[in-house]
Amino acid sequence: MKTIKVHDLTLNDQVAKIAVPITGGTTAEIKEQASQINSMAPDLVEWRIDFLVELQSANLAFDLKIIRDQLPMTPIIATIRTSHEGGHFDQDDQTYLQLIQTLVSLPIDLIDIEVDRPRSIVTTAISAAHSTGIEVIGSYHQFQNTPDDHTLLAKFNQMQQLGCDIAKVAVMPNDATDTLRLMQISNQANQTLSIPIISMAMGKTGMLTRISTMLTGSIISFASTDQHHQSAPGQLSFAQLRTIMQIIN
Ligand SMILES: O=C1C[C@@](O)(C(=O)O)C[C@@H](O)[C@@H]1O
Repeated sequence: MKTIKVHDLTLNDQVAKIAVPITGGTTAEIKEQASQINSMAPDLVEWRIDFLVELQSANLAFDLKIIRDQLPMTPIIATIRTSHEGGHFDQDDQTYLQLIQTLVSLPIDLIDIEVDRPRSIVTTAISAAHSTGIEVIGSYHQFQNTPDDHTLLAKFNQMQQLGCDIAKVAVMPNDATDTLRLMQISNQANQTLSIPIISMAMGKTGMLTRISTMLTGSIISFASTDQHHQSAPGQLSFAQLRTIMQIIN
């Protein structure tokens, strides 16, 4: 069994843990969502920094403290999703790197780093995270389609070669075959890589991949607080996913 420990939480490829994104655009919204998530008690939270409406002037340390106050024991993943990969951040590579460097100096547990940026940016970001003891989730999002099998497998491998601690691939399926391919390649990547993986096919056609983690080996499945706060298409709500996971596991 492949495992990775983040503080008291053990992630493994047998039973996926559930992460709930915080998508608040303002400090007040973050506080409200964090308090709502506190009552749900998910395994992890993901703070989607790119949802902040005034990211330039945001006080990240202050906002993070608000999350920590509500969720003192819950591991926090920090994510800056760029517009190219389906998020809202559309600034340059240097600004991306500076933000990552700021985030890894704060009390987060894991950081999402998009590997399709220039290599020097990616490797500097990974080193910065590791120098402060933060685990890196290498991340690749394709919102238009599902690349061919070879490309998908190469993405997983690239993340391992870069020194990421977890390799994550998210795609948009155009049909059932794409979803099944993503599952098959995820399973293969999980068998062949030494690091754990996370994968999902987004949208309705891919929804099953959020549940079939014991087949794919994906160690985390993302679920929204409710249908109005999805951080990607096709997410189930936390209550729905937890119920299904409890039944099938
Ligand atoms: O990478 C992921 C997965 C995700 O895109 C999803 O499809 O659930 C949601 C994002 O918030 C997260 O960063």
